[in-house]
Amino acid sequence: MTLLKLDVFSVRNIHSATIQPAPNLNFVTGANASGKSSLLEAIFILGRARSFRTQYVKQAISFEQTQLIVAAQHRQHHGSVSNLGIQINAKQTEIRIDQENRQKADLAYLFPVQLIQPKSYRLLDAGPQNRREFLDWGIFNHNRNFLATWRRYSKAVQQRNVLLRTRQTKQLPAWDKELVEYGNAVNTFRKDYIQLLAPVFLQMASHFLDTAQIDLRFSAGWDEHLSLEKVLSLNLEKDLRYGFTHAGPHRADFLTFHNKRLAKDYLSRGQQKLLVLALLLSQVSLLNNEAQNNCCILVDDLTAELDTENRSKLLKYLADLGCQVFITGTGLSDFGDLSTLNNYKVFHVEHGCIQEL
Ligand SMILES: Nc1ncnc2c1ncn2[C@@H]1O[C@H](COP(=O)(O)OP(=O)(O)OP(=O)(O)O)[C@@H](O)[C@H]1O
Repeated sequence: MTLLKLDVFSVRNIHSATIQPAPNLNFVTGANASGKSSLLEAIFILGRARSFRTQYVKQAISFEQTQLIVAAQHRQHHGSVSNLGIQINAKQTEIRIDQENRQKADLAYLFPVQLIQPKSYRLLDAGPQNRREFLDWGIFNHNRNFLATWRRYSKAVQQRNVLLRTRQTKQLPAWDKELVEYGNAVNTFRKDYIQLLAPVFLQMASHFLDTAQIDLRFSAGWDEHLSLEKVLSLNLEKDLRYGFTHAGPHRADFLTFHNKRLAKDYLSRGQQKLLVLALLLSQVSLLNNEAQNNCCILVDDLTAELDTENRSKLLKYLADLGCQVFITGTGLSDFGDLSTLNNYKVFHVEHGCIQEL
């Protein structure tokens, strides 16, 4: 899927801009604070209805404005063109697909966006929440039944925690039942997904690292020698004391091993970054294989984190992938030798104004 035309209104310092991006690589250059990340943020908002920079997406609305709009003409892999749009003000978010009001999930399925930014490289050593989000985004795109199951599970955990805090133990069994049913389902989705992702990831990792042995190990969020039901009953006293549910899929995680050693503890920072790149791109590759559901890839600040050799490896990989990609840098030289690339476009940003070069 490809953005044929993109309109951005009142996103950070971009007041009004229209671009017609290339179907593959798009380089976005400009000085610091010119608005490069704001352009990527606008595209991210179009796909995910949230910002990757701030907790509240309304913070991306330009100062002095009351709403932001991002709209696009978008071609799907089978050739049909649709019009996507998102409008956000302080109170609400409105999503339109071909003039009809739709949900955030509809937009996210239609326009999957994968982001690579300096913060992404903390995936291995940040908290498990980040790795769960990583997994769940992949599963969300892989299986349409996941979202409803995940929502039921999250609601059950929230309700159970309220009951624990207010000591309403009589109602606990009903929510435990719900939690166990949907918790097991979420766990199965995640395990199945990891099984699919692992071989793609290993292949990708060998592209970026002179790789030795790499392993992904999933932990469900409880001791799986026991059933989730059993664990809930064993933990009940502790859960009541602290007022929250200690075990379950909301505590799931996965660890990455390199030569049987925990990658985050032994690999250099550069190697860890390459491993994270391999993880993020393996999700994209899986998505492409499964549904030709070409993902849009946003790479914010390419130079910040990679040396020249790895930068050119990444660029070559992205060029061959066939996805639409937007990459920011302060100048064209940041991207290295572009002479072997075809059909790319360069956009220059200055004080929020975007010009195709
Ligand atoms: N809500 C807002 N309204 C208007 N301007 C904003 C808003 N939030 C941030 N800005 C400003 O927008 C400008 C562009 O920021 P942006 O992060 O997009 O720049 P950038 O080109 O990616 O910079 P860098 O290369 O330093 O990362 C900055 O000057 C920033 O202070």
